[in-house]
Amino acid sequence: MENIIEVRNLMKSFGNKQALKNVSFHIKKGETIGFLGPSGSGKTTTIKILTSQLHLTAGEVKVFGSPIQKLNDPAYMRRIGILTDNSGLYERLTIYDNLELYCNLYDVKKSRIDEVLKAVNLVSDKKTVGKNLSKGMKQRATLARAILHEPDLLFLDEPTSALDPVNTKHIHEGLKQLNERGTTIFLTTHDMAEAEELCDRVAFLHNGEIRKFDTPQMIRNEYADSTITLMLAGNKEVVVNKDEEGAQEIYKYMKDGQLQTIHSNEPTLGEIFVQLTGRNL
Ligand SMILES: Nc1ncnc2c1ncn2[C@@H]1O[C@H](COP(=O)(O)OP(=O)(O)OP(=O)(O)O)[C@@H](O)[C@H]1O
Repeated sequence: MENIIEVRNLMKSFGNKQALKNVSFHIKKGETIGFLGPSGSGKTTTIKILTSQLHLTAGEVKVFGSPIQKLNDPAYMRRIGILTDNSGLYERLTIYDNLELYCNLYDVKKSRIDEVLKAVNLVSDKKTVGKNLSKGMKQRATLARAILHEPDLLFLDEPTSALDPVNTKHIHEGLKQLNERGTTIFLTTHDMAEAEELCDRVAFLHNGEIRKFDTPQMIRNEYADSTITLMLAGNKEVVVNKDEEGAQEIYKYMKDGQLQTIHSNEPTLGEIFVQLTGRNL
């Protein structure tokens, strides 16, 4: 499968501060990738470099097969969608009018506006002006704008940070559909559950370095311990090893009708992040 993004030995400094240190990764067409890391780890800096909003200090970045330095033109901007917190919505215009403006800019048919409003759950708010929107509504309106022209590649900087659980779920469903229709998605998040739900692969970013980059399942497998917890009748908890002896014990409890629940002791992505970096998300 073709690489949509190729990053080699990327470095970014702000004065003495090294925000990104030797970052390398590839993203394939159709993947949803999550960059996870605590505040200040370099997530937004990565997105800004990939979207031509910041110059890199050293290294090589290619998007759609071309060096990022050559992509600072309208044709590139048409192929990507960006959601960051500097929303770019016109405060005095309604949500609908904001989107209409972008339809004209990107040459998108107006019927698409209602489609994206539905996708972000803002149909009934479309006549509200930008300055009267709540933080969550603003985030959803900006997402609507980012997906209006059905980009090949979508960058989302913490797409659900201001949303309640119902809207988060709605947005997650919308992003999955978009991805199924072929959009490659690069997102940053502090939220491990979001990463698990959406991402094919995740990168753990810490102090400007990638400490891990793999599928959530592979990462969990690597850090899984070798035990299984059984819950028996009378709320009695028993931990057995994943070996012949453990199998015999499980068989015995099942045969006696004592076994109520069974689960393998896999750490969560959040726990692994702490193990790897000593920091919480
Ligand atoms: N314009 C800038 N000037 C100076 N330092 C900057 C600038 N932008 C980012 N930094 C620094 O680079 C580092 C990485 O910042 P970045 O915004 O990429 O982190 P982040 O992981 O996106 O954090 P958050 O989750 O809080 O958004 C931080 O130490 C930050 O202070």
